[in-house]
Amino acid sequence: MPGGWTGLILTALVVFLLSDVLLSFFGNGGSTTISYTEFTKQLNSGNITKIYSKGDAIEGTLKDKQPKPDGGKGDYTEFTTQRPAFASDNLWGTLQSQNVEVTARPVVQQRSFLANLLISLAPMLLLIGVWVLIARRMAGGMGGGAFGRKAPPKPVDTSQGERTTFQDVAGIDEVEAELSEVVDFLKNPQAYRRLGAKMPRGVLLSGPPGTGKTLLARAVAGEADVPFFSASASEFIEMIVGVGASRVRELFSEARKVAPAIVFIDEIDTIGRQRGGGGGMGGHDEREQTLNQILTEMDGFSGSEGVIVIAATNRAEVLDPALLRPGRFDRRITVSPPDRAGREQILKIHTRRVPLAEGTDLDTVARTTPGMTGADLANLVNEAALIAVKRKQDAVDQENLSEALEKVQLGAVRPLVMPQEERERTAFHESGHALLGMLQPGADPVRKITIVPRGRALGVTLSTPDTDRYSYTEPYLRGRIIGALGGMAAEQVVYGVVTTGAESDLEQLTTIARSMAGRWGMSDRVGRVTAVPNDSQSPYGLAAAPTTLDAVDEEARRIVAECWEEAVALLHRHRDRLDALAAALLEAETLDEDAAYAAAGLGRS
Ligand SMILES: Nc1ncnc2c1ncn2[C@@H]1O[C@H](COP(=O)(O)OP(=O)(O)OP(=O)(O)O)[C@@H](O)[C@H]1O
Ligand SMILES: [Zn+2]
Repeated sequence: MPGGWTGLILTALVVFLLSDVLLSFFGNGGSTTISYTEFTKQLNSGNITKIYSKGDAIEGTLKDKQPKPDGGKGDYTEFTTQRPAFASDNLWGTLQSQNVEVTARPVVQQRSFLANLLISLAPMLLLIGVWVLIARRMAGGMGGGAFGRKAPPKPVDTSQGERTTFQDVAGIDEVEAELSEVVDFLKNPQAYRRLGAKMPRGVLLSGPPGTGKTLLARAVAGEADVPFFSASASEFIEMIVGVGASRVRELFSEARKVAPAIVFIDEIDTIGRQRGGGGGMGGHDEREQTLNQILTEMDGFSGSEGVIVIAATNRAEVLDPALLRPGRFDRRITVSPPDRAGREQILKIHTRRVPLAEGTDLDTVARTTPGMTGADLANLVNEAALIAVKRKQDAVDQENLSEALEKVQLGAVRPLVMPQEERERTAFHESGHALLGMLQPGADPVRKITIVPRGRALGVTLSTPDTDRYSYTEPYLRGRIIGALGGMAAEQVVYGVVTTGAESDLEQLTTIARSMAGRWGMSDRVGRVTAVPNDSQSPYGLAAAPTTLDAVDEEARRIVAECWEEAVALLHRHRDRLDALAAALLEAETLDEDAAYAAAGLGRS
């Protein structure tokens, strides 16, 4: 706590400066101040046994006591006096001839003006120090209400006790891999500095609640063995404008003191929303100021200072674009709920300290918990342990786990586990996309298929080219449309009905088909003319006749219809591959490139 330190340092300083004064003051508590004339009189009469001298100040002891000067009551033997600077007497000679024992204390240094000033200010400084201490204590004790000053977040000491590392995180390996670069930088910033490499200043973790964003940030700090500062953005906001900004400033200054360090800001969306969203009652201003302060702090890093900010949000889409600019949160990492294998690993982590009965199979649990996040699974294990305790068992068994699952499902606000039908339909939908992608000659390879929901999508099929493409052939574009239709076509082929799940697929393929007909001259009917303006062009310069635009739409529809025929036909012909792929996907929930091609019984084209 800085208050403590400031107080302590001030007190030490004051005590140090005062010590001279104190010593000379208390050291002659019973002594009498006499004139230098009186001193020489006593000296010459041989009545002084010993003196201490320090500079021109002299303390001494008399052989025989004398009445106090100036009519004071009683006698004295201990005295102090001051030798005038202009005295040209042979004091040393006299002292020797009188056999006076002389002890001199060194005058370390003539005190500077500053020291003198400090000494005169010392009592006040002491008071201020104490006051600061008390104020801090009180503010901390009051939990930092609107008027109390909140103690800045303390770093979690990662060197002691239990350190969170990547060992404690499972099921999100890709995210870990991305973050390990940050760890590497924190571990040895010099290597990066030497080569002039700049590290990201901010990493934004986005993903649904309970997917382990906080855990990951902690693990990064733990892996790198650096201090971890954590704050929730909502804590910054108070009714008084300016408090948030000053808290941010304090947080960052603490972190900089012990850099390299991690600053973790949770719920960044509470202050990082797009501006102009009509904030309520002054709270808006405060939010903006706080956000600006965070951005300023981040801009202030030279990048080699070694403070890395990790922010987390459940809703990346509402964030102010200013936050995402280069030099700010320019690394964005999506944290998704785990797939089956991931869930099993997470269950393993959370049962590390829970004795499991013989024959307990965590894979079975993983299979029955699609849709659950890491936090849900941790909760599940805990519930199972509670049930086992209640039954006085010495270990948690399979039955406890399934009972716990029922219990948490019932108590959950949202459905925790994805319904099986939904999963199956999603598996066929994604398999349709993927299979048709694989079957198109010259199409981009399928890299990954997943039925783990991401954002609004129930599943994702990812295809990317091996190398950058700069132009597209007509067959390639048709292949893209066929692939995009694959999801809906698979639903049609397998279930005979389609769902609303293909909305974004249709948007995507409509853009391609329209562009083919209206921009790229791939329709004889429209001709080799531009009818649909490129987004960046003004629509006025290129306004086509309404009849031309009608033709573009009709041609786009024709192209898509042809592609639909082909998609459905291909899926019928390769129904066995479709079923095999969907089954593999239901089983594993996520398939990488090799597993996907293998499951479909296809080689990579
Ligand atoms: N991938 C994971 N591996 C292991 N444990 C996990 C994982 N994800 C979540 N957990 C468990 O769930 C707990 C809560 O996760 P955490 O608070 O990190 O989630 P979060 O994404 O930050 O959630 P929120 O958005 O609600 O803040 C963790 O402390 C951990 O016990
Ligand atoms: Zn789709």
